[in-house]
Amino acid sequence: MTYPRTLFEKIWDRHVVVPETADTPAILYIDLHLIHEVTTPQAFDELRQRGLGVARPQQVLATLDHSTPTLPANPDGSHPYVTEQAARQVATLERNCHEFGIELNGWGSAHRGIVHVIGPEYGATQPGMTIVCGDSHTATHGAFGALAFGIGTTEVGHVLATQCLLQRKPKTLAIEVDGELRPGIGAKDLILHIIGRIGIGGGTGHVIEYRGKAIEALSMEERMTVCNMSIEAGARAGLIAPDATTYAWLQGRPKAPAGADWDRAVQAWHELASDPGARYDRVVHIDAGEVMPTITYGTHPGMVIPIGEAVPDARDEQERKALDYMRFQSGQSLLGEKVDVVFVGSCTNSRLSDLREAAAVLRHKPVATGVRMLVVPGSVQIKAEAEAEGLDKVFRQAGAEWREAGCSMCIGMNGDIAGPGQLVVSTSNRNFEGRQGPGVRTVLASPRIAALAAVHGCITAPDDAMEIAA
Ligand SMILES: CC(C)[C@H](C(=O)O)[C@@H](O)C(=O)O
Ligand code: SF4
Repeated sequence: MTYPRTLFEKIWDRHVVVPETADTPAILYIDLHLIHEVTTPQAFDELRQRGLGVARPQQVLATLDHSTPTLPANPDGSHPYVTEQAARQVATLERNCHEFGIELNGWGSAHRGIVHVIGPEYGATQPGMTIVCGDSHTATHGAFGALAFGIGTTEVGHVLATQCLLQRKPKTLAIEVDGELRPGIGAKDLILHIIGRIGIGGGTGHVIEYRGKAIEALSMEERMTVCNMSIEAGARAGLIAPDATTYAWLQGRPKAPAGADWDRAVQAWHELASDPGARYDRVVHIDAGEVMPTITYGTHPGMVIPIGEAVPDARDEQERKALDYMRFQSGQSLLGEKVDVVFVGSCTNSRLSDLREAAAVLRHKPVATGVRMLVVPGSVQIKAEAEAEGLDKVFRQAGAEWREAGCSMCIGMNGDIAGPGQLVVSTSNRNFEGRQGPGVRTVLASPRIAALAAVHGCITAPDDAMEIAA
């Protein structure tokens, strides 16, 4: 039977080993399993206890990112872990990868970095694949037209042992972004705007396919920023159909197919795009022209406003609490709000283009007195590329800290945190209470808005945004 299918259905159909029934989820074959130090120790212990091996070690790729300090190594070569637990997690993954024959991009590797940054960069992430990782931002890989799910530690064990995952078939949600983004408006503004529109539960139970002219016009880095935050809208995954932009970005990367294999692969990838007439369970239209520079004002990524607009009224008790925590009031503007810390990094915005965007602002002005700015490349490779074009100097000369690759201040588990009550403008994806340290108040924004906050010492709108609003 042939009928028009969506990108999601095509990947799903190709990977179903046993279809789902009313009582049992489907068994889905997994092409690539990415692992990091936080969500794997128990999974490997379980394997050992049950005398199981890793089914396809060559389809597992490991990195160190969450617990790794971003300060340079000590003179004796050891790393300045912030807690014993962090050191233990890293040592455990090193041991487990060694024991089970898994490639670890650990300390000293040119391919180490945030798991969702290195998969694509290494060419391991490819269109049409099923990809899992014990990490909620796995949807990032959907930017390549891969079906990428975040999974729990128990499932990490299942996939290690069987290379398969039990999964209920999700529904599909098409987000059609029509028209063109205004000049100066980026992928981060777009995804924050989308989450603001559909809400943090708007994608629940669905795989989102981002479509439309404005999506096709995005670079791969920007597509990753968009797909990365799919989970913040509650979605199981986010997808964008692969196209010429995707192929150009992937070609020549270490793990990408080469020679005749490359040509065959591209031909197959070309078939993946949703067929004309394919049906989605839901469709949402977004007008790209309406997207303004967007920031969060609350404690979840759905509480967003265009940067120049006033904080809206709290709609419920939870939002009232969020405003209290953030020390913001309905009706106030966030422009001019004093900023203590600025963080540029995370799997949302730590790629070379993000660093360039921030550096472009800092080239003209130093970081304001009293503001601490941390710039953390997503991978060792990005760090090297940024240094090759002198971005590290721009940041350092402006007074920012230039760090080693890792998750850093996106999540307060590696030593990079802010102080209680401090206001952080962060390019990461989560602004939950205490996420960046106890009592820390987080405003999510694009690299450009973050850098502007750093140089002005307060939340500042770009000139062009004010012109648009006028
Ligand atoms: C530590 C990990 C389990 C967690 C996740 O799943 O997302 C982290 O990456 C995060 O961003 O909160
Ligand atoms: S950068 Fe942040 S969101 Fe991304 S994987 Fe690391 S902790 Fe999670």
